[in-house]
Amino acid sequence: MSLKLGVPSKGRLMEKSFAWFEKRGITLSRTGSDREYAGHVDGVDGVSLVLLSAGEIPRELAAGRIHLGITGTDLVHEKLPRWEQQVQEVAPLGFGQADLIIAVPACWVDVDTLDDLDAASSAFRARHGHRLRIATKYHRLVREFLTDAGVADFALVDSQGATEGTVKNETAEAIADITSTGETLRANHLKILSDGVILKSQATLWRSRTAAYGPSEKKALDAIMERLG
Ligand SMILES: Nc1ncnc2c1ncn2[C@@H]1O[C@H](COP(=O)(O)OP(=O)(O)OP(=O)(O)O)[C@@H](O)[C@H]1O
Ligand SMILES: O=P(O)(O)OC[C@H]1O[C@H](OP(=O)(O)OP(=O)(O)O)[C@H](O)[C@@H]1O
Repeated sequence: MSLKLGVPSKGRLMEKSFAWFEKRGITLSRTGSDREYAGHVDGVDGVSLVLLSAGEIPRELAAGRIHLGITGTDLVHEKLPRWEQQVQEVAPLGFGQADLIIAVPACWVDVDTLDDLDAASSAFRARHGHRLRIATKYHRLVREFLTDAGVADFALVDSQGATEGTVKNETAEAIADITSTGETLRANHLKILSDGVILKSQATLWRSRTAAYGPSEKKALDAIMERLG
């Protein structure tokens, strides 16, 4: 049996994850054709590479199907209730930094804080007969954050991509999404609420608390940990 290391198979986290391990003397590589999700690990014995979507890595860690995995804090916190019981944070990796935020149309001059949003959402419901809609793919984190902040009259609508476009398309009045440079928000005439940062995320190496660690997996894990020093 080998220690299974889950790494994003494409997208912004893949290359940086490979480079992060390379710096520590561990070479990850994709094998086979461009489209084949097979990989190889050199520089440490007993480790196999599992290439997966960043969004699926939390579930695979929690199920114990991989021992280690790289994905963003946002995805672990969103997808795993009581994540601390299922995974352990091994190391923040210093890339993939992004903030999960709440944003409203820049032209809403009276709405700059969560309190303002609460007032606006009550007024919105009274006026339109339905709740103010917030588009997001982070349902759990957003609901928890708004409920704790005392914002009540909202409805979450699902958006799995191009979330900032939902306001212009009139399928939502506000959004909760990841931002890094802020360019997408600006381009879509949205502003972040001053107290609207839900979570600061970055790519992180996680260890599964539920996976089985036999002698060979323990040995491989120790060898990796030594490299991380
Ligand atoms: N603009 C950004 N800058 C930096 N990191 C980002 C940015 N947008 C998203 N991320 C982070 O990248 C990680 C993966 O998100 P991303 O959207 O790249 O996955 P994905 O490619 O959609 O995954 P999947 O393969 O599941 O579709 C998340 O943890 C997220 O916080
Ligand atoms: O603040 P910025 O630097 O502009 O980055 C933010 C954008 O990056 C991500 O989108 P992604 O590129 O993953 O596309 P998506 O719409 O498919 O999620 C995120 O969902 C934002 O839309």
